[in-house]
Amino acid sequence: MTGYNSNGDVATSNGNHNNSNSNGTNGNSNGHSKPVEYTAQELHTYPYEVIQEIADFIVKRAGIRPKIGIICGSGLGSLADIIQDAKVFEYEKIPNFPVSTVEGHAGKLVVGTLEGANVMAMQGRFHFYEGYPLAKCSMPVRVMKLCGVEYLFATNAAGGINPKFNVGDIMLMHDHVNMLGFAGNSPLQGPNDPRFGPRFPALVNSYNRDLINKAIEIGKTMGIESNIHVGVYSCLGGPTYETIAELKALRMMGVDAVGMSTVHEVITARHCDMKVFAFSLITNKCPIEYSDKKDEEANHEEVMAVAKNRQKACCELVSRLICEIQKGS
Ligand SMILES: O=P(O)(O)O[C@@H]1C[C@H](O)[C@@H](CO)O1
Ligand code: HPA
Repeated sequence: MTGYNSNGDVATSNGNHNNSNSNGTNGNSNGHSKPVEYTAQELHTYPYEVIQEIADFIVKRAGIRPKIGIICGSGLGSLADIIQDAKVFEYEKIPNFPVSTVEGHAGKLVVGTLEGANVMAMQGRFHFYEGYPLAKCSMPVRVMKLCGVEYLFATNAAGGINPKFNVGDIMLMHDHVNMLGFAGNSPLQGPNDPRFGPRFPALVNSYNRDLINKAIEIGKTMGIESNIHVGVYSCLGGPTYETIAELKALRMMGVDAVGMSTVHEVITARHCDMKVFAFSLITNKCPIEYSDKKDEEANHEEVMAVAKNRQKACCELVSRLICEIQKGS
């Protein structure tokens, strides 16, 4: 019999997670081999039932089903502070949830209302460089889906590679280059559960055009149209910031902003048919020429300081876009 233990692992009834024989083939006495059973952890994946349990835990305690899910980027946790009637769940108190380890990511899930919409926001996301497999990094997106979320708003802090971008600008993502995917890594690796989505999801048109256009219009009414761009984001594994040669290569590939997150969340959201809106707050300009200037080196303190300075504009953009979604529903 197969079940799940409290860590979300698939466990066999004798508690033995690895039932392969000494050859590692799991062969039986008549020479036929059965597939080896792996734990969910070994597969870097969470079974549907475990995700459902987490979603039920949240919905039951929050008393509402959120329609919009927000992921707060580095230093952008205040996006969750504007939620009304908030119920706050610390990640460590949510069964089977990972914990945040990065400064600027508080590790709280906030459920409540914003502009009349039921929302849930992650104040703290999970990054590949924290040691979590991508499926674990983006597992909360599936939790959002099973809570009832239809729209994912993903935000991040990023370095501007496009020379026209300035610190404090907002880049609305209209596409991405999945560098971790180029290296053979995906949050969808492992067996596919069709209850979430298809084995081979298409990713063209991943970023909802209508929401991008609405955000551009909102930017105009906020008087920040010259600080709003539409562009391509790329996620590298981190935690190192990029070398000049890497930045040059990314620019040649058409990348406008670089970070260490979001792409795997978007892939997971599109796999389960969520509408996606995502933006990067440009927290630093990436140098693409060699220089000795120390002030051109990215650092996390600067990233968070810029995010803090621009949180008001980011909050307004998000609230007003949610307001637009509400008008249409
Ligand atoms: O979570 P995000 O992508 O906003 O965080 C960025 C990428 C790294 O985690 C960190 C580097 O300063 O900020
Ligand atoms: N590179 C990668 N990730 C980042 C950067 C950067 O320059 N700025 C903020 N997050």
